[in-house]
Amino acid sequence: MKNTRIDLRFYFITDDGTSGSGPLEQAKIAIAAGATVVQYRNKAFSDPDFNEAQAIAQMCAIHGVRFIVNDDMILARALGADGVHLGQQDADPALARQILGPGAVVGVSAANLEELARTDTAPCDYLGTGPVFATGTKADAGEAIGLHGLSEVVRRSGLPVVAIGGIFPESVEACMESGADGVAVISAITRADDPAAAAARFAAACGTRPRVLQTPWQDEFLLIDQILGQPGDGRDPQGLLQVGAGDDAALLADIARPVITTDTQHENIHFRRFWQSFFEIGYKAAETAFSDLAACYARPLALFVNLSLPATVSRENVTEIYQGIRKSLAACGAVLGGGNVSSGQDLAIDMFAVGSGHGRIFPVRSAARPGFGLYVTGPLGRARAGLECLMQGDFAFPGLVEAFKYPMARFDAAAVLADHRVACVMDISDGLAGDVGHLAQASGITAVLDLCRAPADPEFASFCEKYQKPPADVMAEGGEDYELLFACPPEVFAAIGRKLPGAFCVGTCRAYNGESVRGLPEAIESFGHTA
Ligand SMILES: Cc1ncc(COP(=O)(O)OP(=O)(O)O)c(N)n1
Ligand SMILES: Cc1nc(C(=O)O)sc1CCOP(=O)(O)O
Ligand SMILES: [Mg+2]
Repeated sequence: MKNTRIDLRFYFITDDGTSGSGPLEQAKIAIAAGATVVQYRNKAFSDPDFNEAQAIAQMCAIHGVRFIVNDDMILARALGADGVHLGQQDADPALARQILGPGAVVGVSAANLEELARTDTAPCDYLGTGPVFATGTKADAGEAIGLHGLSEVVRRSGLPVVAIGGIFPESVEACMESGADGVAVISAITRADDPAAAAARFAAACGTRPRVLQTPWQDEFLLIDQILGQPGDGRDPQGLLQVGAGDDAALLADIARPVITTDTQHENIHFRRFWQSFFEIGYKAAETAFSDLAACYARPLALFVNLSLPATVSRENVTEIYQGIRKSLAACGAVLGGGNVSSGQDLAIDMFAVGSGHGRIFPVRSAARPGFGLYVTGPLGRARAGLECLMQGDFAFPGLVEAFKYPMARFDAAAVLADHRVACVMDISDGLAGDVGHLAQASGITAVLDLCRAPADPEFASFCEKYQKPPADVMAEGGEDYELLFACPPEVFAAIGRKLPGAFCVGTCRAYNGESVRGLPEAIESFGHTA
């Protein structure tokens, strides 16, 4: 079944040749004004444009506007577009119909009766005919066919026709009177002094109505209220949230020794959508915040989440982020206490985690003493290696990628350390090389690293061999393992090691000798998040 009833009246096409606003902004203006169709036309499309094209698709979907991709039916399919527009030089409409299916919109260009005669219009839903008037937007457009040429094609085609080329609001009426079902426009909007005003004039001429623009997540507040969890709904077994989501602030039950930590995760600094799903992004963000609580021996109780959402993030994406957060919450028994959503340039997740401190001990970085050993609770470098695999598109080391995507706050290890009264602990988020420096400086000691005693890890070892990286370098430099670094007397570690088989010694603490850290592999830089 073909789409016989597409509202073609106000057919906006994005402009890839203007120094003005980009295609997403252009599409928003057209949608707000009352466009019935948006065509994504980008002659220089490359991978980085995908997110923006997807955002246009989402904006169209939210507002009930048809979204058509020019030229490329594979991109149309990948974007979940309503259809594709094909010219005489583009793919066969029958193939597009086969690939996109019976419900898709397939448009085809035919400038005149000759082109119409050699076009297989059977699989098509509409014709684009032009240039009706002279246009400077398409360099290879033919001679203007005028209103007479337009009406000839209309009479012969049997399909709905969109007039295109050099159309201004003033020419809409004449095009419609010549039999067009709609007008397609680029520059009269995108290159106008006031594009929104120009788009409004088109809408008036085409008889369409303006819209109040929604962001993809606008109705997300309702969703967030639902997933935050209300008292008594079974997701707050400890009854922490006396007043939870839905009010201006949360009222928490009394917390013994409250411990608070905050953390922020920014797109393209801490995560990339190209490498991680929204679920994985949400999960890891929450674990990152909880890792700080683990390092303080605090029992996790609640997480508050603020999301900054660009237009390229949809409602479904937000749901996935929260599903990931929920996985982390379930793992440690904490509840989602509340949060906020606002629009922003980039996707960012701000977290505020609340825990209850250990009854007797609050570990700090400043408690290492000369003679203590330096230890970690588990393997180092695996997350960094996993990140490298993602960057290289290397699927040979799934365990390492897993380590990068699914770190676990080490509450289990923290409980053992607390039992043994270890007073000097921190989590390793930025890499051992950097983090041990913080610990050494806070304690006024020199940390002497020795990474030769790390337990064997076959997957990590074969990664290092493949990429010709010294394992000690990756271990020292690599961040985001979220293991705990701690300092204690060696005899204390002897008892701890039996309960934490993955823990091992990474160095010793000496009296300060002018350097905070010694024994670092050469040319190591901490894996920082500020670049
Ligand atoms: C609605 C509509 N009509 C015609 C065209 C032109 O398509 P084509 O001839 O393939 O030229 P390009 O736009 O690909 O340069 C169109 N895009 N949309
Ligand atoms: C993309 C396109 N196709 C045409 C055709 O004649 O098939 S004319 C054209 C450019 C339309 O841009 P403007 O509204 O700025 O004139
Ligand atoms: Mg084309």
